[in-house]
Amino acid sequence: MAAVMRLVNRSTLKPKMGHQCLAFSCSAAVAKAVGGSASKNLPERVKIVEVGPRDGLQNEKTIVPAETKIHLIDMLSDSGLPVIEATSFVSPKWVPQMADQVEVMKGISRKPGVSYPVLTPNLKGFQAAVKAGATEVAIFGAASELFSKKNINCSVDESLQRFEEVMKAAKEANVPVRGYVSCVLGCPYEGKVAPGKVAHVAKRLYSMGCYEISLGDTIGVGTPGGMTEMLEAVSREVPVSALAVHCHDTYGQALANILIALQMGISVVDSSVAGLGGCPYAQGASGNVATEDVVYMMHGLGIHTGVDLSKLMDAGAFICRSLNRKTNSKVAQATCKL
Ligand SMILES: CC(C)(COP(=O)([O-])OP(=O)([O-])OC[C@H]1O[C@@H](n2cnc3c(N)ncnc32)[C@H](O)[C@@H]1OP(=O)([O-])[O-])[C@@H](O)C(=O)NCCC(=O)NCCSC(=O)C[C@@](C)(O)CC(=O)[O-]
Repeated sequence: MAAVMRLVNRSTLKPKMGHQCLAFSCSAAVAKAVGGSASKNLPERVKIVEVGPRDGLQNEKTIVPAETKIHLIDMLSDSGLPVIEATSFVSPKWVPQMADQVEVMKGISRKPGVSYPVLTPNLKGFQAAVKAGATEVAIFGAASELFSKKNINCSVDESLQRFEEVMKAAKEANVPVRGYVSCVLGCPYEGKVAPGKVAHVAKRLYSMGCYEISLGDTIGVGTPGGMTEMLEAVSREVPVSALAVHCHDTYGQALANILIALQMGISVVDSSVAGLGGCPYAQGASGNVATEDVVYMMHGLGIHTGVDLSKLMDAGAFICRSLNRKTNSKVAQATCKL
């Protein structure tokens, strides 16, 4: 009750404190206010995969300096996040914002126990990533033909052949590979995507050796019913313990969809600090679900994440100031009026 009163009375803190200090105080109050009892059907611990430095920034039109990206990644690792997707080794003609990938990989302060995967669409990207010091990579396919063509300039089948080459090289180099499937709940070009197609691509990625398959609602159109149906289909082909969800929040459904995933036994959730993000080749895609909001919900459910919400919110405030934009995180908006 005392914690709730502190939250209710947070406005009394305002006159005394500067922006940074207020961010710390508000989030500390929130962290105490959310405690609740976890349902027996939910995991005790959830791994959050922070995709902000890659998915969050890749669609920014103005080039963000490498030093800003490096500082953001270091702040995120300091908040206790276990996985931070750092950049991508894609063509600079396709995604100019990621052209500084080598500088970013060389500049970050790697924290023991934290992994910093990078996207690699093909062998060329994989080789460049390993040369730059990447120790984990992700390949990214789609359940939709048209999206695959727009995003990586090949059909779904061709992409899977390319990924086989990456997997072979990764196995030789002992580099773990994560696999993405995009458009699992809808495609900007094809509309509804059949759950069976998602299951097919997820199974192929898993069979070729991806240790985890992240299911992307790329344009954030999914609702809990569709999420349930899709996860039922995929979990018939891939063990739930190897699945992750990657929800964009275009229609405000992301947290509800994530809760469904947790109830179905999934314990890996992708998110982006301050809710930044969107794929440049997915028309209408908006931000990923905000990491702050995911952490708030998990902690409220009594689920352990290892993330310090105060420090995470400082990272969100930093990147929003750097980009001169408002946060998309409801938690940050509610507590700090960023
Ligand atoms: C896949 C390609 C490269 C094919 O692009 P392409 O044009 O078909 O490639 P290409 O093999 O014909 O080569 C063309 C040029 O690109 C170069 N090239 C070729 N590969 C690389 C590479 N790895 N790194 C750097 N350069 C590369 C290559 O050397 C050549 O250079 P040139 O001779 O013209 O000077 C291109 O389509 C591409 O880079 N696409 C990336 C698009 C992207 O990054 N999208 C966003 C990530 S996906 C996403 O956000 C969804 C996700 C993961 O978050 C989940 C979800 O939300 O659903």
